[in-house]
Amino acid sequence: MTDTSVNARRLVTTTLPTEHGAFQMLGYDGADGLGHVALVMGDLAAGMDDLPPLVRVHSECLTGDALGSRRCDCGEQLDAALAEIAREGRGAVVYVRGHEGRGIGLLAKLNAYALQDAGLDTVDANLELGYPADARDYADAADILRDLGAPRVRLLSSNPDKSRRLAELGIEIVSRQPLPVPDRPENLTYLTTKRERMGHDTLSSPDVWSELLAGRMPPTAPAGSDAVLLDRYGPLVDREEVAIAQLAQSIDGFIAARSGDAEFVSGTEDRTHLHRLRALMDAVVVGVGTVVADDPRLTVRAVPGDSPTRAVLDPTGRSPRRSAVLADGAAPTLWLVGERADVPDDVPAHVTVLRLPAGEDGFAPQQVLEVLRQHGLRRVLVEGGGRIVSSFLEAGVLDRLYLTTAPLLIGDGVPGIRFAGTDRLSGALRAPARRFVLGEDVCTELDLAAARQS
Ligand SMILES: Nc1nc2c(ncn2[C@@H]2O[C@H](COP(=O)(O)OP(=O)(O)OP(=O)(O)O)[C@@H](O)[C@H]2O)c(=O)[nH]1
Ligand SMILES: [Zn+2]
Repeated sequence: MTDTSVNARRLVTTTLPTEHGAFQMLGYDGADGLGHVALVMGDLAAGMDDLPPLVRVHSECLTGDALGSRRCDCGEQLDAALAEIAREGRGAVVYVRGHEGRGIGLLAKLNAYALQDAGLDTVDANLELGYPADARDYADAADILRDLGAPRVRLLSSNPDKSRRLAELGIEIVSRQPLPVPDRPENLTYLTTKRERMGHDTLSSPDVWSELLAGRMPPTAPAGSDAVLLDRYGPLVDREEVAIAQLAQSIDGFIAARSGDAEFVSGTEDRTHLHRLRALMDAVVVGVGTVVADDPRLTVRAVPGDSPTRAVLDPTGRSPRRSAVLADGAAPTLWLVGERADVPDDVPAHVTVLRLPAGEDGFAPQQVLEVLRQHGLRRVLVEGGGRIVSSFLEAGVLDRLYLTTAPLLIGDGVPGIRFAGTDRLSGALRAPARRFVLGEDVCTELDLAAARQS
């Protein structure tokens, strides 16, 4: 145990580039002669009115931090803390050496692990070995925070005792928030014991998908599959107006065989991805060819979320009256037909007929988007088929294209993306790209808006 009157002194300042960006790294001596480290981003000692910085006081854990152990959640918490701080652009991790094994040391912790292998919980194992349940001393950490100009902090921790102890040492804990780290099957007993016997909070991580559906970015950095959702769909959130397209085609560029058979070009993960895109948009656009060939419902079924309004581009009004979009009422349908198209007067209540001028190639994409905007539909997914997606692409009105390629060669059939193109590759459409592996398929996301800007 350390004496709280001992000061940890700053001895060295350098930098540490990390996966989460570059941090200033400060080295401190400590009461036990062990060095501590502070990783700092931004100006912690900003003006009085400013929000106090996010701070993680992290207890050394060789097994979790360095070896990737799943017995505890230390490594993931450290990573999540750096990510959270990088996201705000301001904050610090104080990495406290000498805290190994809640202050009992590495070998004692391993002995405690051995007792836990035999059935004791993490608290009783310490007690059995003659140690307190928690032997950590936070005096050095408090000294370091004062030295950093951060006597007031927003603490990243699930441990109310850590917060109390720092407060006793003069650090003002303005708020305390748990880090979003998932429970693992291997550490569930450990986490449950911490919650039941050591008063740690149960993390109620925000439901990232609900947040995205509501048009919000989650307040804290999620982990695991939630992080994937945020990474993949975050760019679509918080945009009042956005036009995207998606298409699934064989690796040789066809969306269906010669007969029009398009059943299952891509797999279930791509279908889920498509339903997520639908759920995030106000309207989904398809051409009449797709309605005739596939009779899609265009609703959201694979994930939670509301179905978008369905917009059918049908210059001659040839959509079958019994097609799902015209008959099923599962979502509103805008039936966009040419000025002289022959459509019945008695359409079902969920269908609105809109007439607009059509050229030889059908409706102009800009005009379609304008009509949708007039109906309050500003977030639009163009879903098929190949000709419609290609025409929107060629018109330069798409912000993003999600093109999924499935490992299948059709040889000949209904083409996917096709447009006039250029004679030389230098004129080809290039855009910043990301790739998502969706089961056997690969989805390539092209940021067309970024390509237009550059
Ligand atoms: N003695 C002992 N120490 C452990 C055990 N598992 C993890 N530790 C140590 O516990 C420390 C981390 O403490 P935790 O209780 O997991 O978390 P915390 O720091 O109190 O709380 P958070 O701020 O929410 O992370 C690290 O130093 C680990 O080495 C264990 O089973 N026995
Ligand atoms: Zn640990």
